[in-house]
Amino acid sequence: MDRPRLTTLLVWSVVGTYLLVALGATAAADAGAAVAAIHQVAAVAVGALLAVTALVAQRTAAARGIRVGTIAVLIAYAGQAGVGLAGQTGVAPFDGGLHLLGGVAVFAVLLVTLVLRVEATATVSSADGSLGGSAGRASSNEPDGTADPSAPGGGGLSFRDRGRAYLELTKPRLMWLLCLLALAGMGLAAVGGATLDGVTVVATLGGGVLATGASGAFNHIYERDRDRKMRRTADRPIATDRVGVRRAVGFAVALVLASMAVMLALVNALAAALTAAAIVYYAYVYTVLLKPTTKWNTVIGGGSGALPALIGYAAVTGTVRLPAVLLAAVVCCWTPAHFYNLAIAHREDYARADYPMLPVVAGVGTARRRILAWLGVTLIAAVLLGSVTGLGVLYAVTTTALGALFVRSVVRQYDVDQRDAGEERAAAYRSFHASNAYLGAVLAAILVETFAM
Ligand code: HEM
Ligand SMILES: CC(C)=CCC/C(C)=C/CC/C(C)=C/COP(=O)(O)OP(=O)(O)O
Repeated sequence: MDRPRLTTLLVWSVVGTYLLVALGATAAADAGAAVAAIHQVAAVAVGALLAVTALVAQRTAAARGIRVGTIAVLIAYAGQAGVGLAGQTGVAPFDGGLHLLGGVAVFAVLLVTLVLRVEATATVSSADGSLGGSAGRASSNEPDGTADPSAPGGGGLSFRDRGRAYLELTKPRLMWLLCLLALAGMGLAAVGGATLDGVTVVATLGGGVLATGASGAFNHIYERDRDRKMRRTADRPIATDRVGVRRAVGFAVALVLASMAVMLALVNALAAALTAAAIVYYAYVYTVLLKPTTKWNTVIGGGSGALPALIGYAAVTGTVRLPAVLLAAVVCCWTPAHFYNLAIAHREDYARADYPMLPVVAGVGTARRRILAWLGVTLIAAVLLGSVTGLGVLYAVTTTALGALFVRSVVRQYDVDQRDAGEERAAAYRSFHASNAYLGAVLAAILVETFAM
């Protein structure tokens, strides 16, 4: 009976501490007395919460690491309060950097303690081991929806179906978030004093969409054989021969040229160069070099998806500075927390196609731990971004609220019956959607704060 209660207390402790750090680093630094007062009231409430959590941890005889963790947090928190109070009462000059560092340390120790806790209480996993090279091989290599041999290259398709097949090649579903990211990059540039004009905004988004489409098409071309082996991807346009390889290459090259023409003619050379780099990064470095060869593919490959932050910023300013780099860093850290959920849900698929995705080679347990770790790093990076760029309360509250939903969804992955593949997959998908909601909401908050306030 006590087990779920301690987990809940730890989740709230993580969230409460993060709220304090986020408010302190972004809003309280330069906002008025009201925010400072909220920070102090919240600090007392979170202090009480941490004390109750430590008490419950001792009394329920939780594992040693959990008991030590909650006590260490309490001691560090007292130090934090000391730094804050000393500054406020004038006993010693307030050291904001130290206070932020202390807050981050408390948050990190709490997160590690939460990981220990959920791992200790998870229902026994039957699927925790790695799947190895080609485990989970399907009984058939020819899943539903395979090619109609009478229509190679999509010869027999209606105009509409052919249009849909080419659209699918561009991976349209992920574009909204990449566009939001480029817009947020532009917003940070605007807040730094640059002026925006409509042509730059529209051309950057247009050039970005064309480039993303090109990258997606190259990815489909290169992966067609492995796509056929995976249930999730077997119905893709090239895998099913609805689009022939040569035509797809022509389409991708045309998109690259169109993208470069738009960026060079209507934006600027740096933004165009970064867009070209993003295409090469995703279509070659990630797809060809990393994805089939190393379990670090997601961590290193994530850089490609972060580049739109730099592209948006460079489009407006003609240069790349710290705010853009920090925004890109948030996305880099977020990517493993985003994708490992799908990799868990589809790990048998990935094993069948011989992709060394983390849950395939290191097991689901390791992947879940990495999700929480990368999520923690993402949240810290988001605080740094807010603090350096002077974002405010809306941003702080958004990263906390959506971050809390994301953390909770991952914790819930440990609660479902691990022997039920369907439930386990549904839980992983909920975290995947929470990851998209988190990044989407944080980027929207940046947009509101930089454009509308
Ligand atoms: C190595 C990096 C990444 C990998 C391996 C990855 C993987 C994936 C995969 C496999 C899907 C398809 C999910 C499905 O089956 O429906 C997906 C969807 C998506 N990804 Fe990622 N992703 C990465 C980075 C990014 C980045 C950087 C962004 C945006 C900034 C992003 C945004 C999205 C969005 C918006 C969707 C669609 C969600 C939906 O359909 O509801 N991804 N990702
Ligand atoms: C501006 C610009 C050119 C950006 C391009 C970068 C880009 C598209 C990043 C997103 C990365 C992504 C969605 C990977 C999908 O993984 P996957 O290919 O492993 O997924 P799959 O299993 O569905 O093929």
